[in-house]
Amino acid sequence: MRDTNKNAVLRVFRTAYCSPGRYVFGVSCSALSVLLSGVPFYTVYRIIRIFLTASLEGTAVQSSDVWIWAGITVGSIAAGIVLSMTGSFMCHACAFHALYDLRMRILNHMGRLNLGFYTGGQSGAVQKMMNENIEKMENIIAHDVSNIFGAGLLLAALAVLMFSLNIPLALTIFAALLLAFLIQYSAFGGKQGQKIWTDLNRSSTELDAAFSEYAAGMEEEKIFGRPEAAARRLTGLVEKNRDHWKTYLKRVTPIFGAYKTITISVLAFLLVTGCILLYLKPGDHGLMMELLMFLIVGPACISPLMELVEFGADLRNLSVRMDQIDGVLDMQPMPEGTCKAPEGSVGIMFSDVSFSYQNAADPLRRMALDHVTMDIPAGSFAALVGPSGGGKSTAGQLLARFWDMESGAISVGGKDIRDYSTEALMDTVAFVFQDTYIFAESAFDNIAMHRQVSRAEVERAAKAARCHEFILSFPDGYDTKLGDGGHKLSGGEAQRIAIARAILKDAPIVVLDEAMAFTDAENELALREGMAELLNGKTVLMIAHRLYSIQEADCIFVLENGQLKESGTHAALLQKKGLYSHLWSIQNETERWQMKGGHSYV
Ligand SMILES: Nc1ncnc2c1ncn2[C@@H]1O[C@H](COP(=O)(O)OP(=O)(O)OP(=O)(O)O)[C@@H](O)[C@H]1O
Repeated sequence: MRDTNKNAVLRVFRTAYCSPGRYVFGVSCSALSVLLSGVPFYTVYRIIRIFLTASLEGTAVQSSDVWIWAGITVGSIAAGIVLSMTGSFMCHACAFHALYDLRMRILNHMGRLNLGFYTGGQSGAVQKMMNENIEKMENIIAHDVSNIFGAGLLLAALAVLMFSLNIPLALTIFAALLLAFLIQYSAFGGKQGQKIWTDLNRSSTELDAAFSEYAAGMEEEKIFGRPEAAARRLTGLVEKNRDHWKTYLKRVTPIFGAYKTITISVLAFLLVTGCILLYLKPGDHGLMMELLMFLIVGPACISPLMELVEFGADLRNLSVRMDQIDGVLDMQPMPEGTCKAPEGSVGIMFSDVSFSYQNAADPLRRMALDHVTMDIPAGSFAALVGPSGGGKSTAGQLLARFWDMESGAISVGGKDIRDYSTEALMDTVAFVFQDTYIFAESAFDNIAMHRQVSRAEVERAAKAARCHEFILSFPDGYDTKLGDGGHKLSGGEAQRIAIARAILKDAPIVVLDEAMAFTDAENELALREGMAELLNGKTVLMIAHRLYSIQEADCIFVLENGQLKESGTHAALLQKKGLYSHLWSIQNETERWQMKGGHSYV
């Protein structure tokens, strides 16, 4: 585990690599440019002082001195612009390299995580992390660090200048600024401040999530007549969020008011101290000049102070964001073996497999698979059936190592699946899920999935999966863009694209998880005929609810509550008069009832 107590900025640089030489150069340039931004305040004071001294002493103005200070003013502004541009360019270049490097690292890391990571509703969080959190790191690397160094440098230089000239005036200005900083900081400091800030953030996140869910589930909510209930829940959250904002504003408004008043009044405080000093030393021209300098240079201290305050606010959010990024980077990929993909037809063996989605220490956990043993010979057609929640999909997913089983073993081609490299296992198993993801790419690319295959091969798979005809009916045939922003597919069409992908992958094991759930009876028959030839010789594991679709299976495994209740052929299981026979009669009953009613929902 990473040390989350470490300074958030250090964590950014530990997570995202910046070339040290370039970055230090960039930060130095930017910091120097901030320092130079204070120079004109001083040079303008020197010019005014030349004119005032001449007028007070009745002497001629030393125009050469004026020109020197004017030259320094222009020179410092010009040098500041060049340094600022160079620094900004270098810091941004480092930031974008660092972010590129981090994004690639996260992508590679995610590619090595078990597939189960993606089934737990993580996609939204990962998307947020890849976009928002990493973008915020750009702020820190490209802007904040150099701004803070610059602000610190400028404040230090001004402090040296002011304290060397007049200690009471310098104390006045720095005491006022320190007071403003502490007041501002107190808005979020302390237990109460932290709690208010945390509550507000939590409530805003909760509200975002509720709004997304409300919008996504609007169809169901309207159809099932509960939009008011959903809106009421949302209203409750909006009100809660508003109350958190009120509490927050109640706390920060007077604090911000005091902070602003103090920063704006810095000149007034200076004047008060200056007047007292002048009262004590009337007619002291040197003191008058010093007071003038403080009045001109004083405002230069405000902007670096603002930088420090804003940086404090950024830091609070940064820590949370770094925790999210570290949370993903800390996830350990499953260890993998080195065995290559097996050649030819392969069998599958589940030996006493147990698995739960809950932690092993949880005494109330439910076993998704409980000591399941299944032998599926090479080239056979096996089916997994049973009541909902029985563990069918879990069994299919364990075969592709979405997760690792808790006990027992699964072997493919006689070797434990943990002994294969991930790539070899992925080459061995093709999956078709009930929910298919269609990429915003052409129909050809959606089937080929970045493999080097010919048009003829893609068409052959598409014909077998019964999608060739509907693809040809699209405006650009196989070049038609599908998915988001492209041609929308029906659920059945999307599933047939997924079947074409699996056929083209030509893996020795094919797992079909409710792969034809959206296919109508007529198309299912045609699809089966098309697939039969291509699936010939492969080991097929079909997960199905519609029992008539798996009657031909060489072996049917019936799972209930994670346990294997029975197995055998359709005929043998009917003879047993057990769970399968019961499920079969219920399905027949349902169909007869639908026929009597004159409707068919199959
Ligand atoms: N990602 C998950 N996280 C936590 N629990 C899960 C997850 N997926 C499934 N489960 C639980 O594991 C058990 C088995 O689920 P599984 O999806 O394997 O059953 P199934 O037989 O395929 O069900 P169905 O026929 O309804 O698809 C169920 O109790 C389910 O709630």
